[in-house]
Amino acid sequence: MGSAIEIRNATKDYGRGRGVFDLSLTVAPGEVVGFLGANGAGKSVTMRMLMGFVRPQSGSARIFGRDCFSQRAEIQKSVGYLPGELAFPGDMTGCSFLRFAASMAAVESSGSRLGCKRADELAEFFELDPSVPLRSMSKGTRQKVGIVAAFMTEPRLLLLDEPTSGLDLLMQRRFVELVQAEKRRGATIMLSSHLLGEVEGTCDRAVFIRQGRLVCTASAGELTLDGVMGQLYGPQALQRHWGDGRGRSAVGARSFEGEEVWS
Ligand SMILES: Nc1ncnc2c1ncn2[C@@H]1O[C@H](COP(=O)(O)OP(=O)(O)OP(=O)(O)O)[C@@H](O)[C@H]1O
Repeated sequence: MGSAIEIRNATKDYGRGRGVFDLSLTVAPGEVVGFLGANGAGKSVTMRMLMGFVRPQSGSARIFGRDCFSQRAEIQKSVGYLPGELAFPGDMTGCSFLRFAASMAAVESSGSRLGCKRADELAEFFELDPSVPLRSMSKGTRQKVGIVAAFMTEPRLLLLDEPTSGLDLLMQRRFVELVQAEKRRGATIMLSSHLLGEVEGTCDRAVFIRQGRLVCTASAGELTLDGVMGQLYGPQALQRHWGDGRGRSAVGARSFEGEEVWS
């Protein structure tokens, strides 16, 4: 069987070293891959490229053999996407948004409250009350709406950009359980994250991106905090951060008792 995701030598250069450069990545069907990088490293640009929102200036991105840009209508309809920044339309409630999303995806809606049975189940699983206007929801509640929308069609592939952003600890745990269940179903998942526990709990492997370039891939079971820090920031940046000895950084902190602390 072919690859679920195949990015070949893709570049999107926004100038001044920003963007993604000569990026190549293959994800097999059924794999769950964590995408790790420091702020601004290029995770969202890569995901937006895969969704066909960003056109690579050179190279290509394919999902199940389809070109992500020229066949973006099919890609956007079939892939479960959770963007890093959720922007919901107008004055909709969570219910009306989810029903709208379900109708766009043309899923079976009979007997469901939120457009399909799976959306109803997911809302219950995340203890989501979607009946209120989206703009009056808390950040975490809006994030739950985004998660339900991404997963409710049971897609073959999910692209999740910092999926637990704003979720409390219990809901982060539920999210891990959901990804594990989706993996058992056979879904392919790529998720970006700053949370090591989330990656360890859900992913087969982690791929690291630094300043727009892929630097390495590692089995999720092998991740150590020091190893991850090294891949995220590179040896020079770590040296600048830690200074001469481990234990102090440029920005210290004081405990409530006034002692200088760093951990
Ligand atoms: N439309 C754009 N125009 C100009 N620069 C952009 C654009 N989109 C992204 N960038 C730049 O590309 C770089 C990568 O951004 P990206 O959003 O992919 O980072 P990220 O790895 O998702 O970071 P974070 O963890 O902070 O969300 C950043 O320097 C960003 O400012």
